[in-house]
Amino acid sequence: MTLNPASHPPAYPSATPPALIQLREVEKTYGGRAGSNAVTALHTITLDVPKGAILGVIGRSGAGKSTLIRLVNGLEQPTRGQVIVDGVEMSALDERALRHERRAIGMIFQHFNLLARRTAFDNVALPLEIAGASRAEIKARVMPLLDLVGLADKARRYPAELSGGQKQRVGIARALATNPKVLLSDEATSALDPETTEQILTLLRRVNAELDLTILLITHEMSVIKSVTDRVAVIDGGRIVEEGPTFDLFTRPQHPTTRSFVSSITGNELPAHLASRLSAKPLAGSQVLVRLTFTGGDASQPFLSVLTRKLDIDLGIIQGNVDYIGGHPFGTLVVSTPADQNCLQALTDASRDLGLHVEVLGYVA
Ligand SMILES: Nc1ncnc2c1ncn2[C@@H]1O[C@H](COP(=O)(O)OP(=O)(O)OP(=O)(O)O)[C@@H](O)[C@H]1O
Repeated sequence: MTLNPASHPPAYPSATPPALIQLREVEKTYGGRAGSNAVTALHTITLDVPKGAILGVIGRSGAGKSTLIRLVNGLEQPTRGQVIVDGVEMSALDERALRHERRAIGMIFQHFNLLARRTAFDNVALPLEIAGASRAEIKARVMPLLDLVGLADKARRYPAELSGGQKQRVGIARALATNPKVLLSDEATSALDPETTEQILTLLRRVNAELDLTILLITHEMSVIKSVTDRVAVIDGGRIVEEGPTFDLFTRPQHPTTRSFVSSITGNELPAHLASRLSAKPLAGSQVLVRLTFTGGDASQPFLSVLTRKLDIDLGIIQGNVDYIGGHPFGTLVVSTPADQNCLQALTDASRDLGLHVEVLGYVA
């Protein structure tokens, strides 16, 4: 039995090695026949998931996340465009070829989707049975997988006897059974408490590194994106509005939806009583609010005292936060200072000299 079937030739030749998952101008429209209204869930999505990366797609309810992930494993067909996994155009396969290709794609789910009447061992064995593995092959494969996910002592337990985190570990072992190249994660930690979520995300990082597994995960939680992903795509109304390295998106969000996701976790949003008083133009005697963002090595600098000493100005601290993304410090500080144009320019120049990102938020009387 081949657990890791050889791929078909690439759909088209390419000078640079292609990403492991490629979506090319993919559109998905549901319905529209027999009098039902058509719903376009995805509009012209183009996305690359590099080999070995963990890419997260984040979006609100109804943004199109599930549709996107279901297109990658061929559970849905695109209305237009191409979905290519490891050089194979999933959207062009018939049912039989699709079943074969799906062995190279593991998937984990929010509610684990384990079979209640099967033990942990037999749940992990299921994809191998379907692939036609012998009993000996199954035994040789399943126990090391249960060991990998930390459940070697729970092989004979039924799902009802396992905690949520343990069930998801079984789900991960099952997803890895056919030695896939790709792991798809559909809100896999949404039903778990924060501590268990962290443990499962750590396990995903480990399998990503040890098995060189490419992971595409969808989530509505920015904390998941922050903990585990290398890259992130933000989806809104069926469109990818921003995509890039996770650290960049956190530190320099461009699109309003990305900003809103980032502020939901970094506490970047101004308190409501202050935000409602913010004016775009200076008023007599007003203060200007400035957000200073520091990243990487800059975070350890005593930049606030450097600025006040250098400029001889008073800075009030309105809000501050330091966070870590992929082990790199990322901090924001909102300060107030008199709304004098020279003073503001001096603060901006000196902050930039210190490697800080400067954003004028507005003026308060
Ligand atoms: N089978 C279907 N038939 C018709 N419309 C659908 C179908 N599946 C999804 N949709 C619609 O497509 C849009 C995107 O749905 P999708 O489930 O992909 O979003 P989502 O981001 O995963 O949302 P959630 O986080 O709530 O699961 C929604 O407007 C939804 O109502």
